[in-house]
Amino acid sequence: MRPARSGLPKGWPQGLVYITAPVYSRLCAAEVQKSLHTPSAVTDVLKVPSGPSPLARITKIGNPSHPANGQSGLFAAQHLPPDTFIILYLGLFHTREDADPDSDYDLSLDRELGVGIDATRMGNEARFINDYRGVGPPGPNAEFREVWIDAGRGKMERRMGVFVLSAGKSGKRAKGIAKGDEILVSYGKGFWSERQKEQDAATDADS
Ligand SMILES: C[S@@+](CC[C@H](N)C(=O)[O-])C[C@H]1O[C@@H](n2cnc3c(N)ncnc32)[C@H](O)[C@@H]1O
Repeated sequence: MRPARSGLPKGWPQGLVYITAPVYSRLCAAEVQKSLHTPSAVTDVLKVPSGPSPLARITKIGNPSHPANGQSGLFAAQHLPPDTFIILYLGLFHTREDADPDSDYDLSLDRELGVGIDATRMGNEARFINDYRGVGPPGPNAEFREVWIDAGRGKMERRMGVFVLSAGKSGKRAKGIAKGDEILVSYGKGFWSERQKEQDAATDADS
């Protein structure tokens, strides 16, 4: 897929900031940033092209049986073999202190440091990746993996990347993700139990 001429990916909503590198919150101090730039033992360093990804496209979901009908999702723009790096998850890098507890786009990068990546107001195509539950396939076809990237001038930076799942020992996922299929991860049970608690609290408040 060719990116839109504006430099934004096709389907990017107006009013949302598209970023190609992390933005650090005021509380995400230099000390925290330093630990995100200092690898202890690095095996692989990814060189990631900046700008809209040719591998995936944002698509509006118009399917009443999809649990995120009316919202958007991220779909494969070409066949993606197992373990393919798809895209980085970008957003506002923040700490525990300035986390937004109501965010639906917050991904943890480092639990010990308390650093998360919130793509509510700014991010890239990865913010549109839905959870597999209720969509149809029996499980996810992609996952988040921590990566180190080559940030240029000899600098390495720690990020979160989205990868196609491995083929598996029995090879049951050897096909990877077919062109046109939705890229689906698991947000984890914690995300959905938190959501359930919020809904229960709202119902209790209404009654
Ligand atoms: C990170 S966003 C995913 C992109 C979102 N669909 C959009 O268009 O902005 C997470 C939100 O998507 C929706 N979502 C994602 N996967 C879902 C699923 N399996 N079932 C129901 N809602 C889902 C929920 O509203 C969730 O809070």
